[in-house]
Amino acid sequence: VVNGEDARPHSWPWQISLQVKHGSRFHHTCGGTLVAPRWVLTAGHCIWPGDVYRVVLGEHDMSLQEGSEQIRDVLRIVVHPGWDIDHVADGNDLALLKLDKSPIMNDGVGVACLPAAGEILAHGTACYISGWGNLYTHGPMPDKLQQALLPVVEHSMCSRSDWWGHTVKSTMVCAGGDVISACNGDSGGPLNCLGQDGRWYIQGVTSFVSSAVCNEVKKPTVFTRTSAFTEWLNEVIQNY
Ligand SMILES: CC(C)[C@H](NC(=O)C(F)(F)F)C(=O)N[C@@H](C)C(=O)Nc1ccc(C(F)(F)F)cc1
Repeated sequence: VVNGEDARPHSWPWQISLQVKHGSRFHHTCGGTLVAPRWVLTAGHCIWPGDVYRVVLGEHDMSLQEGSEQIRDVLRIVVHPGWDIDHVADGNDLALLKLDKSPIMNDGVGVACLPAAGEILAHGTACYISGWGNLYTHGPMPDKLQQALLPVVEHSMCSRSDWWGHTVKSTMVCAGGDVISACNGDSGGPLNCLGQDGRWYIQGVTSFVSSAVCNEVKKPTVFTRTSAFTEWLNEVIQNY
């Protein structure tokens, strides 16, 4: 996250670190969200065939063993059938990971809510992005989980020719557009938006930013709009 701040520890208890095995060590590669006791939602572009992953829950400071961390293996990976790394602009940038067993739910680990099918957020709705992605383009990863307030940018503005134009689809949601943005390593993480009922809803899964600089003005962070995939999400979580 570029121009964010340290999150209060465990204030986003559904935020996970997706870690990939290189040699004998695992390292953070993407964010993700616990959306059911045994299911993590992340981005399709985080998954590379043949790689071995694990999920760390209850994480805050990556440089410390804080005692709240819970590690789970990934039993199964279901990438959205419409995802194609060579066609990022087509969207469908989603993957569901089934954990070997449910984590212990406590103050540091919990599930987030998914929105109702078709829910569209009004322009300017205040949401938060969270993640351990780079602090700036080609910059370092933070130790502590970062967060930032990112206002939703309605599709009509986000698809203006000097904004994202036709690259952004209606199955995506834009947020930001000024100097605050996601950056590499935030991929797959949540766009956290407070609902009328006082619960946090995951309205987006971090998908892409400008290929020039992470926080390019008029290139808001683009998220996969979860309310456009309700049927697929429910089908996988209930049947796989
Ligand atoms: C998509 C991921 C590789 C990567 N995502 C992120 O960094 C994320 F955190 F925002 F999710 C990204 O946006 N990287 C930049 C460097 C990039 O490649 N952006 C990009 C933007 C638009 C398109 C297009 F136009 F094809 F959709 C393709 C790539």
